Amino acid sequence: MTLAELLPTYRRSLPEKLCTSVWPTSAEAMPSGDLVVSGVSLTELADRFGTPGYLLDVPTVRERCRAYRALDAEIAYAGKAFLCRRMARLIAEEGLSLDVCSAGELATALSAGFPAERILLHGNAKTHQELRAAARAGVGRVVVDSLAEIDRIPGPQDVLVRVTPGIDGRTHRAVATGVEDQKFGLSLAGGQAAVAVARVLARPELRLVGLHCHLGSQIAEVSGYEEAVRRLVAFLAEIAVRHGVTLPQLNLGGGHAVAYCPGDAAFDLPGFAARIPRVLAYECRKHGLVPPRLTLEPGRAIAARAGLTLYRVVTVKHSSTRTYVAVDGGFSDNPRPELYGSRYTARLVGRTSDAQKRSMSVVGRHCEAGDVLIPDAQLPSDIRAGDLLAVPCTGAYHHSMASTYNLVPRPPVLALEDGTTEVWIRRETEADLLHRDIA
Ligand SMILES: Cc1ncc(COP(=O)(O)O)c(C=O)c1O
Ligand SMILES: N[C@@H](CCCC[NH3+])C(=O)O
Repeated sequence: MTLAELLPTYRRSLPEKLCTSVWPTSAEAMPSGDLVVSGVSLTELADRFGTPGYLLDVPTVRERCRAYRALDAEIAYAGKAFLCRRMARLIAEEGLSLDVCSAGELATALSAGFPAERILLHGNAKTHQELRAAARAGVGRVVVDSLAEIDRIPGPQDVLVRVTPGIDGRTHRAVATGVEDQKFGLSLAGGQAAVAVARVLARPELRLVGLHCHLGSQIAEVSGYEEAVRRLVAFLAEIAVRHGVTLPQLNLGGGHAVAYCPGDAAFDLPGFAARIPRVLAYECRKHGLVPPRLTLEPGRAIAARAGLTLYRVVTVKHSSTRTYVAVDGGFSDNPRPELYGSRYTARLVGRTSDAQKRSMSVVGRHCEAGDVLIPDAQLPSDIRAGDLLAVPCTGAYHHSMASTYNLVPRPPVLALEDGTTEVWIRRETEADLLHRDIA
């Protein structure tokens, strides 16, 4: 055999790196068809822990934290993307601050020993209990989201005012929060933001430290953030003139998009890092202000690509028009396709197949015809019950949005690092489900 003839066989005997825009950085496809993440075989992991399971590649989380920490800004991880005590500790270790939006997220962070002064409390409907819990804990900042809330925040407290800048981040309507006519923030154009600033300043126990805005989630373009800087710096200048105070912080929220499928547009972080400080410096110079310290609140961009979901195929059904590959999870572990029409890919794990790839629908196990995880997955035509499927990019807004619909218990979160697996959240059991149900 010539070298040229041997080369394809040789290549097939080597591990293949997977597309790092959607898979964890360390993910490798082995010649056997197994998938290895952080040195852990997913076939073995499925045998040991069962399916479905959420897997989290810890080195990818660290890598994403460090990419953000390299920016000249405070980085506050948005816990709503995925939070548990181990995640909170990892975020603390990586030197990030934390955005929490409920008493539950706050309690989780505090019980992990997350420093309270590095926590920001968000929420458009913070309850008295939540505000009191934040005050008791000594939370660093509360982000004011309504006029009524201002009188209810126990002092002393540092606060930011959340401004609705009237900017369309061009994302799904359900997660667009920079535009007018949605429930978050206080409108800049409508004057409510200015009223909020005056009210906060009128309460001496509150210290106004800055402005906040969050354009929405899964935003791919940097231009909306540039416009937000322009509008918010102009507002900072107005506040300086009207009230004689210079606010030291400008929080631009999160929302940075990730790719769910190869080829999807993701947020241009290097572009953001190059352009935003320049715009900020220019606008501040124009208005005669000292540039405030930036805070960013990425959630998805830290956790999404580190995660993947491992399912087992339960049945394969051929209709006259489609093949339905039904797995042992679905809507309850991933409602995003149904909520936002989100697209995913899937990969066969644990065996190789020379069968031709065909388009088929990967569906869940729930009693909803809309429980379709992937309407058009490209999978080998010999796919069968018992096969394992891995769906990448499920580290953010999957476990945190999981439900027990149909009383299907929630999957565990298994963290992978250096060839070892740690259970960060154990599998929910039927006993757990019955525990809350008073007979
Ligand atoms: C106030 C605030 N900050 C940060 C985030 C995090 O968003 P993402 O996960 O898209 O970065 C959200 C959620 O959209 C949010 O509401
Ligand atoms: N749940 C949304 C993101 C919401 C962001 C929260 N403010 C998603 O899965 O894309």
